Amino acid sequence: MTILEARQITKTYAVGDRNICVLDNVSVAVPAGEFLVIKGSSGSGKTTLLTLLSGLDKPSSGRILIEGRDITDLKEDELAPLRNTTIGFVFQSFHLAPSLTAMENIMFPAELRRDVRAEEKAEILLRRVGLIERSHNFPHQLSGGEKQRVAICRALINDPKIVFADEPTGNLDSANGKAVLELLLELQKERQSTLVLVTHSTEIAEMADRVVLLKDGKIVCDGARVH
Ligand SMILES: Nc1ncnc2c1ncn2[C@@H]1O[C@H](COP(=O)(O)OP(=O)(O)OP(=O)(O)O)[C@@H](O)[C@H]1O
Repeated sequence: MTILEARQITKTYAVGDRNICVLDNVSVAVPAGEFLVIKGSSGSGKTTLLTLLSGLDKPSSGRILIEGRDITDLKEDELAPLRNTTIGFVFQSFHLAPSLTAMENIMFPAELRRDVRAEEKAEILLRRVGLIERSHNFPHQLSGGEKQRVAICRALINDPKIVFADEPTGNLDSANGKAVLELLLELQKERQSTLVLVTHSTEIAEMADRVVLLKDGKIVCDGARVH
């Protein structure tokens, strides 16, 4: 089953009196449960594609479908529940709220939907990623790897079907990066979710089920990997 689809999407930006095309007629269909890597050099359009696939921004033309539902024209208030439940996000720079503890950061998306089990779920996740002892620490009291593990818990608390990750190991050293990636993949398998991850890294791409290679806003290769 296809859980996520981009149909012939284009993204152009007006810069001065010129239009710059950063994604040019891109189509991609992601089956449920896949680990898809979007790879390409700097400026090739990876983050733009992730942003459009996840409904954070709108394409200039083309359609985006999540679970068969066309989300292209949905308004902010219609997209908000989708973002908070069907989708989880992990960013390169963690995006944790500095004034909230690890536990509070993780609980936040569950509290938004008034989940009475928010605290219990956050605790289970903190234990799962080995950070229960850090529950009451603020982000500035955590290492980069710990912050990213907290951010992963926050992304997962509402049990999203699709997790989008933009260079999730980009701010970590190689040992921490590897541990964070392994954790993301283990959790993806446990929860049978779909993972769409942006990276420049060939090493990470080699772990994916499929790699979409972007160059100058176009898909130049879309292929399953043989593990
Ligand atoms: N708001 C914007 N206005 C104008 N141009 C933009 C805007 N956002 C992105 N771009 C341009 O679109 C192109 C693709 O950017 P994008 O961030 O998607 O690339 P990327 O492959 O993720 O790069 P990196 O690996 O460096 O993060 C770049 O040339 C960038 O300068």
